[in-house]
Amino acid sequence: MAFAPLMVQLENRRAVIIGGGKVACKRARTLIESGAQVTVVSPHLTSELSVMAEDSVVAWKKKLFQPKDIKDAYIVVIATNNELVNEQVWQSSSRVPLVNVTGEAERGNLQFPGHIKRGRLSIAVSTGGASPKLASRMKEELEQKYDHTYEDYVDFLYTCRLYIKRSRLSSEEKQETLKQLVEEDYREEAKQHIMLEWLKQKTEGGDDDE
Ligand SMILES: C[C@@]1(CC(=O)O)c2cc3[nH]c(cc4nc(cc5[nH]c(cc(n2)[C@H]1CCC(=O)O)[C@@](C)(CC(=O)O)[C@@H]5CCC(=O)O)C(CC(=O)O)=C4CCC(=O)O)c(CCC(=O)O)c3CC(=O)O
Ligand SMILES: NC(=O)C1=CN([C@@H]2O[C@H](COP(=O)(O)OP(=O)(O)OC[C@H]3O[C@@H](n4cnc5c(N)ncnc54)[C@H](O)[C@@H]3O)[C@@H](O)[C@H]2O)C=CC1
Repeated sequence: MAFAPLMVQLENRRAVIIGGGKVACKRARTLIESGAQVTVVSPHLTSELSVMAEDSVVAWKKKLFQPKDIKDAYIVVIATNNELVNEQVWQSSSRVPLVNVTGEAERGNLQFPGHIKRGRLSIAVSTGGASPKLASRMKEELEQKYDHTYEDYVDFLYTCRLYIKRSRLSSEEKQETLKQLVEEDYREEAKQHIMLEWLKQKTEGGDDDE
């Protein structure tokens, strides 16, 4: 089965994770970062999930799975270590829009790729089930190449793009400036400052509008 690489809006969507182990914990982190409302159903939690539950970052139902737990869920993550339970959750999930079957990912319609996030920048890696270990190694390589300096740099590019869209530059000049922003090294703060001042001048309502 083929999977599409998509970005999905999950703000305030109800996500229910069945199981409270290592995999559940990784999924919880990703879903929380995306603004979903996460509930974990499991008699036990990893220590990291326990802290999240104590801090009310996730809701914890300390119990074994029952079908009513996934009523109204937008996402279900099936992540217990018991195959029979995982099968029962799957059978109960037919009306849930997005289902991740962590033990047998091809069965569900949602997969979580290996990913890194640098502010607005997201990079995801999937090998389509060939080798999670290769995905993991590639993720580590990408972490080195796209280090934390990209957070500010990508924010800067975002601000520039908003100015450029609103600016009085011709469409050719807009394209040229967008290209220049990625071709030259604008990770230096001083260089960013000069560009932003120039863009402000070129933008209606900017500080130095002529
Ligand atoms: C579909 C997907 C996600 C999903 O949607 O569930 C998935 C699925 C499965 N993984 C399995 C096993 C392992 N996964 C890892 C590790 C990682 N797995 C990750 C991603 C993905 N794994 C997604 C796309 C992957 C792709 O297609 O490339 C990483 C990259 C990112 C992350 O998980 O955040 C993370 C790196 C950790 C990090 O860098 O932090 C290890 C290695 C280890 O832990 O050392 C093993 C054991 C070795 C092995 O089995 O190879 C199994 C069999 C389970 C079983 O046997 O019961 C399935 C199910 C199946 O294959 O059907
Ligand atoms: N997709 C991926 O990247 C990977 C998936 N897996 C798969 O993920 C699943 C979980 O693996 P781990 O997190 O390592 O297991 P784990 O052993 O760390 O955690 C299992 C959790 O399930 C809970 N649980 C057991 N029975 C339950 C029930 N009836 N109702 C609710 N919760 C219940 C346990 O309390 C525990 O918290 C396995 O099926 C494994 O094959 C494993 C490695 C990677």
